[in-house]
Amino acid sequence: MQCNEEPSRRTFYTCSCFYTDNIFLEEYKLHVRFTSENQFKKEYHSILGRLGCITDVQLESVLKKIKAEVERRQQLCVKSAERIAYIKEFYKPLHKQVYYLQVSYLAPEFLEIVKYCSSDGATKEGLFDYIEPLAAQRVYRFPVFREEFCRELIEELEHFEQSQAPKGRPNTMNNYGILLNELGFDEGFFTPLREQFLQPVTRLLFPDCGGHCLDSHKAFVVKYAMLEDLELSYHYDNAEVTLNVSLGKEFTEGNLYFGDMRMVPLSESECVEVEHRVAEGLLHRGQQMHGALCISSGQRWNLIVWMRSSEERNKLCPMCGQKPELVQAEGFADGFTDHSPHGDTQKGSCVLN
Ligand SMILES: O=C(O)CCC(=O)C(=O)O
Ligand SMILES: [Fe+2]
Repeated sequence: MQCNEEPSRRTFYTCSCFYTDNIFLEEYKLHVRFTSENQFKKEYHSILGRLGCITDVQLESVLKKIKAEVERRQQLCVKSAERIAYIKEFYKPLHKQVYYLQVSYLAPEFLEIVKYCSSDGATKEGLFDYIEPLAAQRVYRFPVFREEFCRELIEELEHFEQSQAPKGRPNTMNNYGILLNELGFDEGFFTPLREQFLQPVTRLLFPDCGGHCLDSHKAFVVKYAMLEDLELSYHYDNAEVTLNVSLGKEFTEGNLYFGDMRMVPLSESECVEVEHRVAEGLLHRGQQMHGALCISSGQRWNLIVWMRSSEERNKLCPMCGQKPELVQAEGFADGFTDHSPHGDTQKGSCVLN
C-alpha cells in the first residue's frame, strides 16, 4: 500500500483545479470558479448581483482580483522556493528546539490516548473513555501539547514575523498566518507528529476518510487580532482530516462552528459551536464545513494541520470533486500521488513560463 512507501522518495502533486477553483472573493464572502470571463459572467452574474456587485466598475474590480489571485497561485511554487531558500540562509530562530518534536512537548493525556490507540484490540468505542466527542459532526477534542510548548512556539513565530524574512501566508482567507513548512518544521516536527502520534488516533476515528493512511500534510498557524483578521469564513479544508490546536494567547470569543459536509449551504445547516481551549486540539473531517467567529479581544493563535491521504484523494479531488488532474509542485504539494503506468513523466510543471 502507498502508505508504506518511503515518503521522502515520493513525488506529490496538486490538482489542476487549484488554478481555477475556490477563489475567494473577500468583499462578497463568496468562493468562485474561473476558467474564462464568459464562464464566470454566465455562472456568477445573478448571485454577485444579489450580493451587491451591480455596476460594471464593481465587476471589473472583481475580475481584476480574480486574475491577480490566479497569477499568485501560478507563481506560488517559485515564490515559496525563494522564501525557503532565504529563510534557510538568513533567518536565525529564537527557539531552535521547537523545530524538533520532543515527547516532552506533548500533553500526558495525549500520550495516553496514543498508547491506547496503538495497543492491540483498541476500538473507537474504547477510545471514547479518553477523548471527548463533540456534537454529531464527528468533532473530537483532546489535549495535545503542554502549555509551555505552546508559549515557546508562539514566541518563535512572533520572532519570525518581526524578522526581515519573507512570509508565506496559508491562504487568501487568512492574511496573518504563517506557512510552517517554509520555516523548516516539516521533517523534524510535523511528519513525526502525524506518523507516530496522530495517525494511530485518526485510524480509529476516521477510517472512512483516509484516517488509516494520512501520508502528507500542510501545517500552518492562523492568527486573529483586533486590527488584523477577526474571523474566518465558512469553508471546508483541502484535507481528509484536520487537527486544529489552540496555542493561545489570551482572547475572548472566536469559537469555531461546524455545519454539514460540503455542498450544503450554511442557511440549511444546523451549526454547532465549539470553543477553543489553549493547548487542546480539535480533530475533524476536512470536508466538514466550518468557520471561525469573530474574536472580541486579545489574540488567538491556532496551529492547523491539514492531513492528507493520497489513497483517498487520488480517487476524487476534495476541492473539485473530480478525478484529479495532476500538476507537479513542491514538497507535499496538495498530497496527490501518481500511480498511472506512465508515472511521473507526463506531468506539467507548476511553473508557467
Ligand atoms: O481559526 C480556526 O480555528 C479555524 C481555522 C481553519 O479552519 C483553517 O485554517 O482551515
Ligand atoms: Fe478550516
